[in-house]
Amino acid sequence: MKHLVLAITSGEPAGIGPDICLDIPTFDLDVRCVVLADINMMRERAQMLGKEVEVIEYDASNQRPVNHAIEVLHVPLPEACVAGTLNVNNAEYVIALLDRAYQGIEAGEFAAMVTAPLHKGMINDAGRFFSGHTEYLADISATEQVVMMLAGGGLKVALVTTHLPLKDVAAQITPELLSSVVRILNHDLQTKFHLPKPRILVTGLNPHAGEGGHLGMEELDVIIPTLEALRTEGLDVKGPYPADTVFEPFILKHGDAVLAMYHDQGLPVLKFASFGNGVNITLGLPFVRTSVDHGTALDLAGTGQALSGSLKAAIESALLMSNISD
Ligand SMILES: NC(=O)C1=CN([C@@H]2O[C@H](COP(=O)(O)OP(=O)(O)OC[C@H]3O[C@@H](n4cnc5c(N)ncnc54)[C@H](O)[C@@H]3O)[C@@H](O)[C@H]2O)C=CC1
Ligand SMILES: NCC(=O)COP(=O)(O)O
Repeated sequence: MKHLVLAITSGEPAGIGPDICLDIPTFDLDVRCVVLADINMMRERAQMLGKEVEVIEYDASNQRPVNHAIEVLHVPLPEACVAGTLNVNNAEYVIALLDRAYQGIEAGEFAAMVTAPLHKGMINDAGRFFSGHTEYLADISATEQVVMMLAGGGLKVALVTTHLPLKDVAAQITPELLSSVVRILNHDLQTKFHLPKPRILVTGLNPHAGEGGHLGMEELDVIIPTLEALRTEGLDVKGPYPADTVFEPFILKHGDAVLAMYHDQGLPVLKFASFGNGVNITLGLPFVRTSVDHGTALDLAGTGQALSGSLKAAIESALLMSNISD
């Protein structure tokens, strides 16, 4: 197996991203992980948490993996960070971590990107429109369409729409978007998950999948005809299923992944099944990007109570997918 280097962005410095990154040497993984962060902040956080891990500066010219220490690619913080307290003056730092990781991917320095959580609200409060890693990475890599999929607890749940107000969801669900998302999901389940003929279970948008048009028209007008057209192309798409029953085992057993129409239709079930060990994967990007399934948990930053299982799972998934696409 080729020795790969993964870029791990530590995310919002006031959140638990730095805390969980400090656990990386305990994961015992056969991959070199480079954490993008302010090295002084990482050392302070290690001290605060009483972790005796060595934090050393990443040296790109060193080809040998460094064991039992955290390798940090130093990106300086504009202002000192207080664990648990957001500071808008550090918003550009959070973006700089992503930009540097992406540069490294483009240059072949890193095989994949794994992201610790950032705070979307804080970046917007700093005056920069930002809806999430998923959209930002699509944007900087000039990728027209990506798909958010979370995996964990035996489930794979992908979303047609991602970070937008609920009132805007229905208008976003068009035949073009739905077909494009299904095609990306189908393709990446084949290429990254060894599923030669993926079976995709698609939810409706409305209660009871629209109840024959009495509880909403999106199923009749958009979802049903689009799925029919996709079936004629040979894709195994079933539905639309009422979202409240699609996650029952007797339906789930007929699919490899569920495609939900919006964020809070699919993710609560996934997180109930796997919180703390799930992985968020961006499908459709020209590189591998995985992430934790949780947010910044400001209440836990610097306390030692943040669990790092999801970061471990995200690194393992990135490694697996990088080896497949090698
Ligand atoms: N990948 C990312 O960058 C993500 C970022 N977020 C962002 O995080 C911020 C906070 O979001 P919330 O909805 O409050 O969700 P959250 O996941 O940060 O917190 C929800 C609850 O789970 C707990 N929790 C979260 N992670 C944990 C861990 N690793 N170990 C133990 N307990 C944990 C928290 O203490 C809190 O009680 C928001 O700005 C949101 O947009 C949310 C999800 C993913
Ligand atoms: N619920 C997932 C989430 O909010 C993280 O999204 P992203 O930052 O990975 O796009």
